[in-house]
Amino acid sequence: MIDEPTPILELRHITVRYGDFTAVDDVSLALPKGVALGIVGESGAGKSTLARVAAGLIAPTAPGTGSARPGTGSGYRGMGSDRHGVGPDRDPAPRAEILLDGMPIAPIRRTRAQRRRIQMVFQNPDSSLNPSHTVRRILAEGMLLHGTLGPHPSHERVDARCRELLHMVGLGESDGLGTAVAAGFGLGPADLAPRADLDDILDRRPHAFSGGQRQRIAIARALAVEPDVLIADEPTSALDVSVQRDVLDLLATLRRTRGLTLMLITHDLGVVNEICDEVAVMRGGEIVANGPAATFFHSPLAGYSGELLDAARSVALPGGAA
Ligand SMILES: Nc1ncnc2c1ncn2[C@@H]1O[C@H](COP(=O)(O)OP(=O)(O)OP(=O)(O)O)[C@@H](O)[C@H]1O
Repeated sequence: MIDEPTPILELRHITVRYGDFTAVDDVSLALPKGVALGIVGESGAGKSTLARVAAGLIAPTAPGTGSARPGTGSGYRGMGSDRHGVGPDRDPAPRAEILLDGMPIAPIRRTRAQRRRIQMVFQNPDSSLNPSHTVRRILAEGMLLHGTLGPHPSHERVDARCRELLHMVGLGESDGLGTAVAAGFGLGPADLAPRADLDDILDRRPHAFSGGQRQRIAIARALAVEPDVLIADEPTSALDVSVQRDVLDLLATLRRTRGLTLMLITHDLGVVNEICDEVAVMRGGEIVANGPAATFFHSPLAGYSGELLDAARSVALPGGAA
């Protein structure tokens, strides 16, 4: 038997309650290294809550003993929520666990090294960008805190890394993000934007940028600490349609070129079809199906996953999965 590699991030028996309301209900999920996992589902399904637990922003609640909701099984694997199939020998209150490289980590009081490895990009970039800080400070803060440039790096070294990050997210390119993404970051010195332009960007504050540019800065901020896992929660839904594609291409490129493991929360099945290898479908706080994207998009699906896919097809999947 071939051993499965240890997932880089694993959530076990995660339940989150807000008062009496259960937003996430005993969810287990494994994220293999280098994989892009799309988490889809209707509004209020618990996607963001689960993402925040994974990112260490909120703690899971100890699982309760509430009755299981009816499952919505399909031919697709439906193993995400462990309330399905409760048996007589099953522990009635399994302990919530979060594992990084197979090692349990504290839900929110993580070590600095653990925090560095899992970064999150939010729907609204403004939530992660301090409006009174320059882009230079926004990018430098994490790398100095986490020592990614070694102890006491010079200003020149920090600035050079900040400029590199701007390139990485396509800021400073004369013709915008598309060039950098298309080139897969194989930019030679001749392709680099003039240093003065980049320094000008670094000196500015977030309000001086468009929504799409701010989201690129937020992605650069996350990358500044060289994470292994990037959790992106609806990273394009607050952006103009015209720049959504650029930001998604950027995420896909980053994943490919930097070996990032990606957890992408989205309503958009077309995006999942294009970017993700794995899909988890959430409904009512549970994962009702999960498995390879190819199966999800190309096999007949029963139950909720099928309904979701049909609904997406009816509004035309941009990724052409129909
Ligand atoms: N801080 C909170 N206090 C109380 N209820 C909350 C809180 N955060 C989320 N909820 C509720 O938990 C449920 C799940 O919310 P969550 O944001 O995780 O869903 P979602 O699938 O990400 O939805 P959307 O796609 O609309 O963002 C919703 O009913 C929401 O109203």
